[in-house]
Amino acid sequence: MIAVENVSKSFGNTLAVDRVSFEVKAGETLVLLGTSGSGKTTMLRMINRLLEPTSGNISLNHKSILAEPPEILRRNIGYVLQGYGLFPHYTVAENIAIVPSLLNWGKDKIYKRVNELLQKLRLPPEKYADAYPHELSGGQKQRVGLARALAANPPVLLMDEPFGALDPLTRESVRKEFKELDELKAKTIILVTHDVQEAFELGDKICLMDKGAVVQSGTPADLIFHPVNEFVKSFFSRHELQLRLQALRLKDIWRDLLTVDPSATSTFTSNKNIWEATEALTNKGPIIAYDPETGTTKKFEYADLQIALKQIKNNS
Ligand SMILES: Nc1ncnc2c1ncn2[C@@H]1O[C@H](COP(=O)(O)OP(=O)(O)OP(=O)(O)O)[C@@H](O)[C@H]1O
Repeated sequence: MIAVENVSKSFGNTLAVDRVSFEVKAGETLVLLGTSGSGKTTMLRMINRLLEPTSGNISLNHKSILAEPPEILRRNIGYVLQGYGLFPHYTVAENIAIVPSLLNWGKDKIYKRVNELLQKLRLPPEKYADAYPHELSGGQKQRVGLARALAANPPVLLMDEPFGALDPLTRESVRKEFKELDELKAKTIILVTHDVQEAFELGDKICLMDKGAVVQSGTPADLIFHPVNEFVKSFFSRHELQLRLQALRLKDIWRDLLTVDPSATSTFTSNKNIWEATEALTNKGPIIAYDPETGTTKKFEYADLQIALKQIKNNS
């Protein structure tokens, strides 16, 4: 668990971070969202002590991050830098092996781990292990950056605009892969982005920042359905309908869906949001979904979109 309490950071006369507080529970993803210059990167860099706060406290699992030297702290915190940050003269395998080497892992263990990660990230080792960063596409470099951060299996991951350097199409597909990646499912993640869509797709919680301070934090649904002020409202207004469909899950309209034979195979769970369900519906036809809590299986089709829209109207 990460707790940030009343943290501020000044650079000379610039107050970059202004009394920020938030908590991220183990296994959760928190997104720091905001316009350029709102203090997101500065906040993130204080968590692994690349910067020291001017005031306030940060703790990891109830222990102040000042309790041990930064090098020890960083063993538990993977960091994915803005714009990949790969070493150009290191091969892909060498880039991924940096932290395990620092930790004095044996050669065999490093080799095994690097290969395992390359495979998981769809970069066949025989083709990519010995390649250099300049030989890779943006999406591939992004995956190597992620593999490097994951190499020593840290429980916490900090990600600074991890998809920022990718074109919109690659960005969307890499983001989808990212969401499905097993290695990330149990991690506690803080992700910085200025992309509203990304925040809604990836965040369990979102902290919306402006001028160094948190304007509102909560679940995507809290922010979209209960904005605390005009700033929050206008920040999301351009994407309103899509965000609202993303903030609503199949289980929120579960009662109104048609029950089907539980023997029907389903790859969808009731946790999927309505936007994803509608996307799948468009590509593959009616969706069969399963709710682990009640053990029921239901069907989602176009007509049910009306139920979702009605629910959204009721929530507003
Ligand atoms: N090392 C530094 N020295 C002086 N000012 C800094 C420094 N780092 C950041 N700042 C200032 O602090 C403020 C917050 O910057 P920060 O990079 O944290 O914002 P951000 O929300 O991450 O923006 P972006 O999305 O553009 O990266 C800005 O006004 C920036 O100019």
